[in-house]
Formats: sequence, structure tokens, C-alpha cells
Amino acid sequence: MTTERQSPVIVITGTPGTGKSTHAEILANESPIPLRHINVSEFVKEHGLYEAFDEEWQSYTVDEDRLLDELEPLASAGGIILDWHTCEAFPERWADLVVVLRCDHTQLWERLEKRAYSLKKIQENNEAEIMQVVLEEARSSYAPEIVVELNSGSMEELEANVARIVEWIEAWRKDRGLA
Ligand SMILES: Nc1ncnc2c1ncn2[C@@H]1O[C@H](COP(=O)(O)OP(=O)(O)O)[C@@H](O)[C@H]1O
Repeated sequence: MTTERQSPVIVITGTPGTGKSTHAEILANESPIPLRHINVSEFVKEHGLYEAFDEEWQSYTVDEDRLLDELEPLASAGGIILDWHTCEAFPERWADLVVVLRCDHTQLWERLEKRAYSLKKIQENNEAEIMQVVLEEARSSYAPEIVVELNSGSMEELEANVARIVEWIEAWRKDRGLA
């Protein structure tokens, strides 16, 4: 039950390149309570939670059942930031806040080019951002009041977003008599 946790589970999601890891790292540093940043893609690799490596897309096919089993105790304990480009796999009860990062598609294109992604992968992600695939996914998976869409186009926006999430953490704790 989410109400038993002393510390929240914050999901930061968005198309690759929107700024999830950057936000999560800064948030973990600035949070008033300890939060562990879990980069789910790295977690999958480190724990071997994949079925195969897809050469065409240059990405791992995640074994979702095993991933969820590994994450379950961490989510139950709380105090984590789940950073992943999708969020619909996570059980609804895990999340206290779902942040969906957005970015202008031309800016996203440049960020992904710098990552040396293939043209096909850049196009696919760019289209997903334009079609707001991750936002729709978040909206159909979680209660509307916990889903927040934030722009991640500049450093100013990044700082404002982190400050806003820190405020949310303080309010979450206060509501539960923890602060
Ligand atoms: N709000 C922002 N303003 C400017 N650059 C950003 C912003 N968010 C992310 N970036 C840059 O975009 C790139 C991708 O960010 P990253 O956090 O790795 O994205 P993701 O984890 O969503 O794939 C990095 O070079 C990062 O510095």
C-alpha cells in the first residue's frame, strides 16, 4: 500500500533524450530525503533482466516479469526514482508521482543525434514525442492527479522542474505527518 511508505516512489518518464536521467540525478541530490535513482535500462543490463538483444533497434528486449519481481521490494520500501522511457509496465500502486518530461522535437532530434543513435531510432523516438506516446501511456495507466507533464527544453526549466518536485516531496511528507 502506498500509504504505508515513509518515502515516495517517483516515476520519471518520457521519450529517450527528454532529460529523465539528468532530472533524476539532480533530484536525488536536491531531495530533502534520500532517494535512490534507478535508471531502469541500466538496472536491466546490470541484472541481466533481458530476453535478447535486438540488433535492428540496438536495444534489449526486457524480461518484464523478472524486472518487476526485482523492483517490487524496492518500490514497496519507497524512496526511489524510477527513470525509464515507459511507465505502463509498473503496477499502479507503486507510483506516488509520475512525471512525464516533454521536449520540442527538433531539440530532441539534436540530442539523439549527439548520442549517435541510428537515423531509424531517431525518427522513431521523434515521432513518438510528437504523438505524445509516453504521456498518453502515463495518462491511461495512472490516476490523473498524480501525472504531471513538464517541459524539459532548457536548464531553467530543468531547475524549475526539480524545485517543483522537491516541493511536492515536502507536501507528500507533510500530508502523512512525516515532516
Ligand atoms: N532541460 C534540459 N535542458 C537542456 N539540456 C537538457 C535538458 N534535459 C536534458 N538535456 C540534455 O539532453 C541530453 C539527454 O538527457 P538525458 O537526461 O540523458 O535524457 P534521457 O534520460 O531522457 O534519455 C543530455 O545531453 C542532457 O544534458
